[in-house]
Amino acid sequence: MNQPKRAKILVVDDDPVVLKAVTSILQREGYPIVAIDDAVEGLTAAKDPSIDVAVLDINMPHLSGMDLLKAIKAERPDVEVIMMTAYATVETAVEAVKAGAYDYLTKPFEDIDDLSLTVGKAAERKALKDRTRALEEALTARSQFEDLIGQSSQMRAVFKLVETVSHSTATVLIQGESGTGKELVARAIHYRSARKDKPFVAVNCSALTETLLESELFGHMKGAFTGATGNKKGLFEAADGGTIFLDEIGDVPPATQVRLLRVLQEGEVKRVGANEPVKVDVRVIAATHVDLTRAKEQGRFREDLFYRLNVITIDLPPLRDRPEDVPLLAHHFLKLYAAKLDKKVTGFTPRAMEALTVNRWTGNVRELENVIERAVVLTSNEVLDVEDLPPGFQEAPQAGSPVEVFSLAHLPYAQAKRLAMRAFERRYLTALLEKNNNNVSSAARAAGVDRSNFRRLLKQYEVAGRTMKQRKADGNDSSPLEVA
Ligand SMILES: Nc1ncnc2c1ncn2[C@@H]1O[C@H](COP(=O)(O)OP(=O)(O)OP(=O)(O)O)[C@@H](O)[C@H]1O
Repeated sequence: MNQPKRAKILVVDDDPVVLKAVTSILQREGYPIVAIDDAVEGLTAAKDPSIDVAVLDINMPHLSGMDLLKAIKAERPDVEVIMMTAYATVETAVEAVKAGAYDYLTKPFEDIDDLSLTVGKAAERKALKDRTRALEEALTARSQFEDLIGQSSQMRAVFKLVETVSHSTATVLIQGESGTGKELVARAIHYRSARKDKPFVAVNCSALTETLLESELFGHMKGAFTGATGNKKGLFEAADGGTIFLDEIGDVPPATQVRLLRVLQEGEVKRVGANEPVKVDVRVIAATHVDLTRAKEQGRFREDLFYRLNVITIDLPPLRDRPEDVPLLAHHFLKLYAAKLDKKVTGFTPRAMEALTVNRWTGNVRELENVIERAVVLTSNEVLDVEDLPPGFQEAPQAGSPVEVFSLAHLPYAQAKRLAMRAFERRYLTALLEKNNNNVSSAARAAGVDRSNFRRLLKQYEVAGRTMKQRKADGNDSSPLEVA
């Protein structure tokens, strides 16, 4: 089974017996360990950027664990620190948590599960922080395209095209399903062009009746039609020197198509009811979610206008064809809405991100944005989980649910296979545990997997296992559950 990168743990304790015990427990769990018996040397070791979690004794000569914690946090704030303390110094440990430690453990350990679980959780938190930082770095790298986010090869090709066409005044036709970001691309072209200080005017051509659309686009003279009580400038005139974005161009009625063609050919508009045209200098960017070539072939869209508009085409792929953009977009919207709503929501659990990535997104990026906004509004978690997503997402491949191969068919083979394997592994682990009465040792034996590796898999797939501590809390210490 695929293992994620293991967190590297630094253990610092001047007591050789404890140092050895902690090291061997964590090594058995599969973590790479750096064991140091001196606090000052421990500080040097913590500077190694590959260290993820530090487990520190609180009482050490030369430099106290508390000072070491502060020094590590100052140098490497991302490292998660766990303090080890004797019962007598619990108060200091509480102080340590206030000073930034992730948690503390009391010695002697009552249950070695506590050590592995606490280290496991700290490692998970560090991994989440690393993932979040990587996404943020990718977002910063993209910032020169304003808010246009994407790292897939398809979107990189779009960015390149945006960059090229923004230096010309050629008419651009943007094609893509609803919610794929057509307007955003149009804005990116305008704001990167020499026209950026002039107006960007967006018109939705499908939202208006023919008369209203014509009057909106070209303006009208007083008395041109019922209700035309004065002279009115149209949007083409309003956009003079800038860019006009004609959304849903495929819905423009035939008579308006003729007028549009004239603007494109002559560079002038005639207000409805006017005799004389007015010169305008407007760049036209049009967008459509319908197949304009088909509309042209079926006679619904004028061929001459089609060729006038279609000088440069930008095709925006549906989100389901570029699932690698989902984490970046999801993180972008998370940051946006967490800030807007003033909520501390910092990331996604791997399961939530997986559910988002396999979704078909028929409403494309707009739907993803809505899902994240809803989750940020409703959640009381700091890290969004599948339960924060709409009900349909909670049925995405996960423990106990059948793998919907169909739902993966839109993904590239390697990614579909990985997700299907993960779903299978979760289901397998859940079923195996159930079959073995929740006894981790016997489930591990039945699977032919070493117990600590098996526990790691349970944790990785978030399959609930109950620890000795939980069993004690339940007053159910003698349950058939596994005893460490
Ligand atoms: N690549 C992207 N990066 C960031 N946000 C995006 C991206 N694509 C779309 N969005 C966001 O998704 C929403 C929908 O985008 P937009 O309105 O540009 O889509 P559209 O294709 O013009 O949709 P429609 O055809 O329905 O008008 C907007 O809030 C936009 O900011």
